[in-house]
Amino acid sequence: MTAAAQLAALRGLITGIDDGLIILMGVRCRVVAAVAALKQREGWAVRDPLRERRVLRRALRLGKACGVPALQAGRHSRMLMRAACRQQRRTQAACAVSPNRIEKARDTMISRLPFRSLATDLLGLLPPPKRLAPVLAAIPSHWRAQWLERAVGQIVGGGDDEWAFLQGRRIGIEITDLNLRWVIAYGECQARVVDAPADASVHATAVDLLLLASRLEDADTLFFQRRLRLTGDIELGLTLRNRLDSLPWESIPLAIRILLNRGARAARRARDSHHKLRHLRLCVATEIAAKSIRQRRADEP
Ligand SMILES: C=C(O[C@@H]1C=C(C(=O)O)C=C[C@H]1O)C(=O)O
Repeated sequence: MTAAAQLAALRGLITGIDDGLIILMGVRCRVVAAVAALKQREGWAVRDPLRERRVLRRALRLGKACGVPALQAGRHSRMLMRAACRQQRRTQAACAVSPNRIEKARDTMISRLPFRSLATDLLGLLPPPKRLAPVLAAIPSHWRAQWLERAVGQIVGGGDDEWAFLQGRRIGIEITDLNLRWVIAYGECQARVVDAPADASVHATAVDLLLLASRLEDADTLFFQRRLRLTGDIELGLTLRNRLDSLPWESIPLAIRILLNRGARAARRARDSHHKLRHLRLCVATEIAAKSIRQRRADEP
């Protein structure tokens, strides 16, 4: 790998980490909004010096353990707390301006306080798979190919007669939202990732492929909903699908089954929350636009 490619790969990682930090700041803001609503209802003060000292001490301790200089960890923690106090004061000020509307919003917020639903909503704040593409691209392609070859090897096993239809054929897999594609050639009881055109290919998003692999969604449903596409030699693709369908789920190691199942459920919840949040943002934007139009009309002589 050239120095320029190494720099690009490392920068890809930094971008992913920076995204993660901003996402976590957004999550903190949402939790602070819930704290603000609670304090407002109970008439408690915005600032709590004892809690602030504890938060700071914890940040310094964690920073020390992770190699973050005390000055940097302290500054970061104080900056977050200052922002949280400002945010809470803004909420209080807004309540003073329009108590009825804010009261409603506050009650909605408090009614959403049970943290089970908050945890699900927070999944929606995770970046969608396509935003992870640059991070994945930073993983050397031969490692990815090795993992895939090993995974396919586990499924096909010793390559008994039931897999004979794959001999000398090439199957393509494309994860559309991650911009990843491989062609796997099967021969002499071995799967290899090759640089050649595929005889048949499957195309789907990362979440749908995960749902399919964990059997939380079946191939027919995904085909009919056009979430799974088959191109090239359709007969080969369908034979492969039927063969995979008939594999006993119990033949997959328990740890992998659990991992697949948990991962697919979390990914599906994240995607649903994502759609919900996007819809919510759209509603809020529409409401703001409508309000500003009404205001402008009212201001016109
Ligand atoms: C968020 C709160 O309000 C303030 C902000 C804090 C923070 O950002 O961690 C801590 C204490 C309070 O001064 C809280 O009381 O928990």
